Amino acid sequence: MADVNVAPSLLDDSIRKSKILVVGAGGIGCELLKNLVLSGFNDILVIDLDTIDVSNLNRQFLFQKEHVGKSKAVIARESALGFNPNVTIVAKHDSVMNSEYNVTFFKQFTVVMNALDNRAARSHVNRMCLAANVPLIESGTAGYLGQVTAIRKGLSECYDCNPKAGQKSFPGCTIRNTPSEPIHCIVWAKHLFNQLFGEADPDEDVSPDTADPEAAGDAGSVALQNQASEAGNVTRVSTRAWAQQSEYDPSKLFGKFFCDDIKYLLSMDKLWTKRTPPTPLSWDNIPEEISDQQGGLIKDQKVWSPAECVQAMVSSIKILYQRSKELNGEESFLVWDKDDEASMDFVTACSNLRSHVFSIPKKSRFDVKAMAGNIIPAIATTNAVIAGLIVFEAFKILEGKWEECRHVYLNSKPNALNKVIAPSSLDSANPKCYVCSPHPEVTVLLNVSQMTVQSFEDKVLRGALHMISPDVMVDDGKGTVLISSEEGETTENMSKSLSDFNISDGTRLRCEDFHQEYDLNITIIDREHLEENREFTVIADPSQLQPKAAVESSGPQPSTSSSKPAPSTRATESVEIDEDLDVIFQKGCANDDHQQEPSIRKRSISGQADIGSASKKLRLSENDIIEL
Ligand SMILES: Nc1ncnc2c1ncn2[C@@H]1O[C@H](COP(=O)(O)OP(=O)(O)OP(=O)(O)O)[C@@H](O)[C@H]1O
Ligand SMILES: [Zn+2]
Repeated sequence: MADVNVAPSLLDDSIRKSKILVVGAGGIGCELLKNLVLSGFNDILVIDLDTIDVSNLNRQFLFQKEHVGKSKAVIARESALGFNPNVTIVAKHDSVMNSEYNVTFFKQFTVVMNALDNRAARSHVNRMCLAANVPLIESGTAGYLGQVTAIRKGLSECYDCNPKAGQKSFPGCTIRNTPSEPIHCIVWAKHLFNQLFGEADPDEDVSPDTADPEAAGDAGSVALQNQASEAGNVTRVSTRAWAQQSEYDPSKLFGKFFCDDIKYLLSMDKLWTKRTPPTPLSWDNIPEEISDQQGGLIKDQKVWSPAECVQAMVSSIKILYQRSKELNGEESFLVWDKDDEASMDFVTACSNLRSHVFSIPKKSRFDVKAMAGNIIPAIATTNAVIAGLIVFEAFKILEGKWEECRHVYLNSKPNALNKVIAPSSLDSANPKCYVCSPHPEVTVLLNVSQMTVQSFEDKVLRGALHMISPDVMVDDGKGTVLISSEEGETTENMSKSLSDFNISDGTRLRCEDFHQEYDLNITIIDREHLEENREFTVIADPSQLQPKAAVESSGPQPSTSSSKPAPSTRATESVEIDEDLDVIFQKGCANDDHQQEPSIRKRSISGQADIGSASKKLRLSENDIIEL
């Protein structure tokens, strides 16, 4: 194919001389690589850890059917060379987080372009680019929404300047006692799958919760006197063992989950003073109501009647029970998979039966799959627009026109200026950013006698703070080493709790990540209980810290008011970040679903009215992502 050069001629030279790192050769990465090659860039390194899956072929057009199973980076390189064989593209089938890609490696590039799908890798590349002082263009898409932004040390905010919201999660008692939306029932059905066939997690109990603060007082005594209480108590011990006793007899399972447990819930009468009480179902009298408007719909689009749900429940239990009996020693449980027919049938059937019991609208199998699998479709055109915008930002950087760089949003509907592509001037760095400020600090709330050193490393340092190989010293004047990145040096510390190292309320820890060239001071705040039963909370800006009493008084109860994430970076043991959805989008657009949210307008450098970002950004996950 002919070499097509769309860049302004003055740029030609700097484009030719530039060396570009493309991180990720997926949806955005493939489009980007093609754009770069066709724009005259001729020295590119592309890195991706993954191999090509058949599901990538509909939009990652550098890949064909015969490439399935092969390295994305290698094939992306080969296909992109087809556009222009005269360019140099180096392909690495590897994770960008591996230690060989150190700061020296990053320093060789003129611009780094992220085309990633997860926060850990984004956050890591952000740190590497800050340490190497190389400009980074960050991007993301989710369905029709997308964003591109330029990041440069000292000149803009970094990827971590604005803490990201975790996924939406639901209080346990809503799931177990008082569901009010289809998603509550879907989450419950997934938990039920795990209790019966998967890796049982006590936090995913599906039985009525007598500790529900709303029912406090009489819940235990009244409910326990109830005829249904026996089943409730027995099965609380081990739902799976109980199910095995009856060889997963569907009528027994049905009787417990859709009749006995519901009667038990009804006995917690305080729960129903302001809510519609649930109606237990009877195995011998299952409603057959069929909606009359489902004529032309295919199976997955139809909303099943309760009787159809029972049929699907019976047949899926049979298959899943058989499978679980065939498990060998190593795999002792089944793993729920949205693409597995029996698993999906089970969750569709059980969630809809529960919805029926609680008078909640039922959902089609298709909808349940999307909600249970956290699926937002990847859209080829969104990726293409975003990849084009990345190259435009690169042109500005190469021309040295940093002040013209923008945070660009792709919206699903036109904004007040009738545009779907909306640029916003770059914000300056957050002076309290726990990554790019001169003296990064965070406060971590946790229970020092319960948190082990291992959990602290895995969940707090690596999980929430995205460190790669942390070294941690207790600031106790003795230089106690809590965690060493040298293998084996602190192994014996791992099973101990933080309090075993005299870490208490107010203790400071000095953390260092040699690989990321990142130093961080952590102040520990000892809290017996954290809101929403979190195992820990990371607060990036200590001025946001609530007084001890305020947090503790909220105890293990669900929080209603303080679930807003900013400005703290909150993480819980159970946060399962949907990696594809790391997108910030603009609020306050005309015709936008979020129009009711206040938007503050400001003038950008170019004189165009646009919407300020930091306080007006809404993580997509706040609204649309569900924690399962
Ligand atoms: N640490 C990492 N190092 C290198 N590449 C990474 C890393 N983390 C993620 N990636 C790559 O980033 C790409 C992101 O692309 P995309 O969002 O299209 O995901 P996908 O896996 O191709 O598609 P989908 O998730 O929708 O099936 C993926 O190819 C993924 O392998
Ligand atoms: Zn920052």
